[in-house]
Amino acid sequence: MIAFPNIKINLGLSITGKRPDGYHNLETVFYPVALEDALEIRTSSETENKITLHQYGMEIAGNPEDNLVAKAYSLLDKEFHLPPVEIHLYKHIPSGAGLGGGSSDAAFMLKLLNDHFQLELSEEQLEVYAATLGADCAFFIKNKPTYAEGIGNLFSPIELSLSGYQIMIVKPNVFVSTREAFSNIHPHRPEYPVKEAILRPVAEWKDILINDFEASVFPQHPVIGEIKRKLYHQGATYASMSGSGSSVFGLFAPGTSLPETMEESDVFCFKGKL
Ligand SMILES: C[C@](O)(CO)[C@H](O)COP(=O)(O)OP(=O)(O)OC[C@H]1O[C@@H](n2ccc(N)nc2=O)[C@H](O)[C@@H]1O
Ligand SMILES: Nc1ncnc2c1ncn2[C@@H]1O[C@H](COP(=O)(O)OP(=O)(O)OP(=O)(O)O)[C@@H](O)[C@H]1O
Repeated sequence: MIAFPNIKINLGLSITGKRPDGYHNLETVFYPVALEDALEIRTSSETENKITLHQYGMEIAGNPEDNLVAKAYSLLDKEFHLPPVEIHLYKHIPSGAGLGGGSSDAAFMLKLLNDHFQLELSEEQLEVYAATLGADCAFFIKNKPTYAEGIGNLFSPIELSLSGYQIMIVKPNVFVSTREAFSNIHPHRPEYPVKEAILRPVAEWKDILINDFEASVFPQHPVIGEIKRKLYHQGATYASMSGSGSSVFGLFAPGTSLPETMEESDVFCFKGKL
């Protein structure tokens, strides 16, 4: 059984407060975009190891047993005593990009295991498991435009379609640690709440839909801010860093042409349609 875990972008991201447990309350809109990994599972005849993980494509830092797909398997294995599986993971989504690639793999792994082994878990139950694997992991269960608050885990579906818009995502070869990015933030209430800004036309978002991480991440990594500036220069209706970086996306109005590429070498670049 095969699935194609996709990314999310953050449309606006306000960090509104720090909690006693060290995590931060935030407000954001998650929007799914079809930049995808490929993830396949098969029941394995292996008796010694419960998981055999084969990885292809872009490298991921860390040990295979720390891979979030392995953690997702262990989570359900504890409860359902699953048969051994062979996993094939083709990484196309860059890591440390603020695109939620690892979280998406984990959420799709839960969905695949649920289907393959007929565990009969509801979407709501899958979301509860997913939330234990990463702050934004549960989003990928329903995988629809969502307003998120709390630590990024309290969801309300929203009616938002960017259908027809084109997207360009650029990620420089810079790694931003999510934990470190949060530690450099001074939480505050936004002037224009994300929930209201998102209701305005996309052409107005430039001035009202803010990602709070940009103010702390751009000075440390000027190349990221430079990419955002270039996306606007090249005609984006709206451009923003996603999550805690380091990728930046530009939304281009239907019928306009996307820029060829970024001049910098050593950048990851994705172009697609929403
Ligand atoms: C910034 C976002 O990309 C927005 O979509 C996500 O909230 C990040 O989600 P994520 O990568 O799944 O984050 P996790 O792996 O759960 O957390 C990494 C680290 O970020 C910090 N963290 C994360 C989420 C949150 N609401 N407050 C935090 O302070 C914590 O120090 C945590 O140890
Ligand atoms: N399947 C996986 N794919 C990518 N990274 C993984 C995976 N499993 C574990 N990781 C670890 O998670 C770290 C963060 O990866 P991820 O792609 O989720 O980052 P991100 O794009 O910054 O996500 P987010 O928006 O959730 O902060 C990686 O550095 C890697 O060590």
